[in-house]
Amino acid sequence: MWRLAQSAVSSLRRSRRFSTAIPGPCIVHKRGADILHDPWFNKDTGFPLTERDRLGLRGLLPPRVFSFEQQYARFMESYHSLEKNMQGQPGTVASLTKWRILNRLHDRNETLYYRVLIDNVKDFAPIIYTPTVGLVCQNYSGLFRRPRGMYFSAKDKGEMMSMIYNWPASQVDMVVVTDGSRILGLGDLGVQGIGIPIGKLDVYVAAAGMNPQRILPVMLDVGTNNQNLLHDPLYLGLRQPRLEGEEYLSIVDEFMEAVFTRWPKAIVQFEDFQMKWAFETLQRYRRRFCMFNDDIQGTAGVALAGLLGTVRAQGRPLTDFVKQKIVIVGAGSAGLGVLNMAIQAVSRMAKDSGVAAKHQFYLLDKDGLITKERENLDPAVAPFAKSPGETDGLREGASLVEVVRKVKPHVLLGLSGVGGIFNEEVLKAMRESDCPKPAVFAMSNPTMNAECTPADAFKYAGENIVFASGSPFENVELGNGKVGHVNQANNMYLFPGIGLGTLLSGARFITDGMLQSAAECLASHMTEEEIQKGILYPSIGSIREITAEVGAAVLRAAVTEELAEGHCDVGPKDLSHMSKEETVDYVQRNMWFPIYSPLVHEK
Ligand SMILES: NC(=O)C1=CN([C@@H]2O[C@H](COP(=O)(O)OP(=O)(O)OC[C@H]3O[C@@H](n4cnc5c(N)ncnc54)[C@H](O)[C@@H]3O)[C@@H](O)[C@H]2O)C=CC1
Ligand SMILES: CC(=O)C(=O)O
Ligand SMILES: [Mg+2]
Repeated sequence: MWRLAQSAVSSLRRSRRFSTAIPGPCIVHKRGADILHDPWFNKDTGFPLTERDRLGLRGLLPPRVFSFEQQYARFMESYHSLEKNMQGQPGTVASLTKWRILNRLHDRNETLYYRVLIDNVKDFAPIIYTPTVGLVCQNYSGLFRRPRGMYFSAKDKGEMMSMIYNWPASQVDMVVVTDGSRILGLGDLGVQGIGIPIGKLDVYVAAAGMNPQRILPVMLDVGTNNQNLLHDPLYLGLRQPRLEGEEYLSIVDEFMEAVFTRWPKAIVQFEDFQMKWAFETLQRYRRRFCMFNDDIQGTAGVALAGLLGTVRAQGRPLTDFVKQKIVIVGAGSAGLGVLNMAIQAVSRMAKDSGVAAKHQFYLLDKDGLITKERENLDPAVAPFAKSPGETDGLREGASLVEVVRKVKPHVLLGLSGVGGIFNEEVLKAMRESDCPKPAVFAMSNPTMNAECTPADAFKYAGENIVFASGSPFENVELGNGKVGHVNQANNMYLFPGIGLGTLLSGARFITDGMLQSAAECLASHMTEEEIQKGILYPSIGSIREITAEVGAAVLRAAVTEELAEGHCDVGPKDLSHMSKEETVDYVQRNMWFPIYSPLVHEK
């Protein structure tokens, strides 16, 4: 049960000696019940007698003192017994119950919460992240008990600069912000989308060792166009249609100014904005502030790593990526982000301008194949639309199955948000692929929105395919001891390292070069043996290790681009003198790890 005891001790030694993320012995100014009600300081039954005496806690707790290990074991035992009792219940009921028990611990004792999360990240990620976080957002107004993060609404215009000082922490490193307009594949969930920044930042703490005292989930509530929510008496957000145009942008501008005025070194991650605002805000801010859009840029890197892994899995040299025919279904923020980065990679490999590189990609949206003949072509999509001579005879708006039959792609990649559109007919058409080992990436979230299940993919497209989904699925038993491996192609493999590497580099911007390094690091992580088994990404269980490597890659790219200004007492020169291994070591030493800090000075 107490699996990480040894590594925890050495990690504690490391972090005490070197970490800039953990201050020395933490002395609390609160007393008595106020400490018990502060999840950051609370140790529950773990307060030693000296602290009980000196902090006015005597009599406020049962007399027995439990060790951290005993508290951990007690929590896990009650979690597992709850899991057992939930057997036979509908999946959604069981998932929400698990989320509630974890959330209660989060609200009560952050140190214990993050420790169980880190040690059991593979089991708990599906609860605090996709898919359960989607269900939580859908039901957030009903589930709401205590606030977490900050809420800036359209009614706060002109007030944000002072509001930002209401946040109790003096330093914030990482902000994740949403306007709730495109939550996973679930659409506009208004203020209820706050669950996404909370879940993403939990992953930041678990995977990147971001200090939870220095993270900030944010909801920009500019209204909602979701009629069900507007008519829901429990709905917690503004009951008005979404702001548009300049009115909308002025809210986001004011928020960004407020954040960077109070915390000039913060990093802001934009998450789950509808496409038009995702692109607009990225262009507007990326050269002014340290920010990135995870759906556009994080997803692109993870997908590119998977696409390069697919080429290796096919037993071909990486440079053959330039010959892969790839059908992308979904021309939104995620699909266009992937396409853009993949074209850049092809251009680099083929050393061309990118014009020719576009030929091998086919892009579809809800109206089918996108060509230059489309009326009212979205300007964001236009650069990727096929010219008349490039369509292999396919018409504007050709259906997915028509495209797959005609193109015989090496890869079919879905970022449409539409569950099941890789149906039996489409998957069977993939059997005629020009490649004996084609890939199916059903990347939409949450589970119900995946373009297909892995069981269907292996059944209809063939047992030799490479498969990836955005949300977690079990591997598929193919019979005769064979297993169809399911990869989780989710931006969680990259965004924590992008944030951490940027923070430790002290860079004021996040460049394409830094993002490309992150993707290349992930792509090169897997061994040949793993790749041959169709395993494209590391296990979620080792996400802390891969995040340290990605963080180091991002940091080194910032150094190369002369953007690194250093972090705390480590200056740009120190960073530039570090070898690759020393950079990984430096990153690891700066990852926060949950342990109880003494709350009083030892006499
Ligand atoms: N696995 C991962 O790491 C990530 C997954 N996603 C998922 O990708 C999905 C899309 O996200 P965004 O691009 O931000 O959404 P978006 O709303 O910007 O774009 C969706 C696109 O899908 C197209 N579409 C809708 N119905 C379609 C159909 N029947 N056939 C073909 N295309 C169709 C739309 O026309 C649009 O172009 C969501 O489910 C999201 O959860 C997004 C980011 C990361
Ligand atoms: C994973 C993610 O960022 C999304 O589905 O939007
Ligand atoms: Mg997202």
